[in-house]
Amino acid sequence: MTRYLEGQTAIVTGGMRGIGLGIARRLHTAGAQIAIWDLAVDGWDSVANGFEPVMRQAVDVASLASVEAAFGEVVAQQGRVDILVNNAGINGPVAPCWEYPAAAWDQVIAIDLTGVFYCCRTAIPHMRERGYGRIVNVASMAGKDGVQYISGYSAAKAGVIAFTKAAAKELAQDGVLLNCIAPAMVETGLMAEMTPEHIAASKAKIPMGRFLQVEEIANMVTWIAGPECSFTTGFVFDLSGGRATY
Ligand SMILES: NC(=O)C1=CN([C@@H]2O[C@H](COP(=O)(O)OP(=O)(O)OC[C@H]3O[C@@H](n4cnc5c(N)ncnc54)[C@H](O)[C@@H]3O)[C@@H](O)[C@H]2O)C=CC1
Ligand SMILES: CC(C)c1ccc(C(=O)O)c(O)c1O
Repeated sequence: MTRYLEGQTAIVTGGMRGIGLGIARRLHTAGAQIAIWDLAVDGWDSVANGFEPVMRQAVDVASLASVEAAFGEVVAQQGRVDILVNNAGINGPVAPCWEYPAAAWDQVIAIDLTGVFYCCRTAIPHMRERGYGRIVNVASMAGKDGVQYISGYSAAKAGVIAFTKAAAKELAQDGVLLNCIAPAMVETGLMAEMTPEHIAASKAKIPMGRFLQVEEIANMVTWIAGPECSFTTGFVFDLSGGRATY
């Protein structure tokens, strides 16, 4: 898979840290030019992060205007967008649904679900025009199973899965493939927001008995985001250590 994505341009949302950074680094190793989108993009350390993106843009994926402006800048500079990885996301509160703050619910849906829609809505016309595109949406096992006390997050990720399936059917004859991934829990900044009990319960559900590594996600995404993924669209790729059985 070396230089598998040579000459391509990829946008990775939420790419400043965690899973997004790992995906961006791996896509770059495969030859892609990377545009990092995140809320704040200062303090990039190309030595620590292992590469230099061609663009770093302050973008709020929950704002359609912000997404459209940033996408226009990428097309203006790079002339093309081949890959969009919708990774930006937040957990929201850990609380029973009857105590879940309504404003937090709205924020989780706005970033984790509507943000994916905004980025896809913006990128798809460009990809259709070129007759090529690969979109990878980062969902979660929580979107398949429903995880207690993170109902807003679970609902948003289930929405990402359903949106991906619907949009993939609409685009199936246009050369634009949309898939999503459903990782189980990974050791990143998001996990640090969970309670120790929640983390232990999540690990106990994984037959392999360990947490997923960012590199394992990045390797899978790199294949899905490239031309060798040619007859799979609207699919949910699990990264669950044996937990997912459907
Ligand atoms: N960490 C985990 O165990 C799992 C994470 N995921 C998903 O993977 C994705 C990445 O998660 P992590 O790397 O763990 O999180 P993280 O918190 O380490 O990184 C998320 C990144 O998204 C950015 N972001 C947040 N809101 C944004 C917005 N409105 N616009 C643009 N950027 C924004 C943050 O600034 C941050 O750089 C998320 O969608 C998350 O739901 C899925 C399954 C498991
Ligand atoms: C870190 C996020 C909120 C999270 C937490 C727990 C699970 C799980 O138990 O499956 C997830 O899939 C997550 O994405």
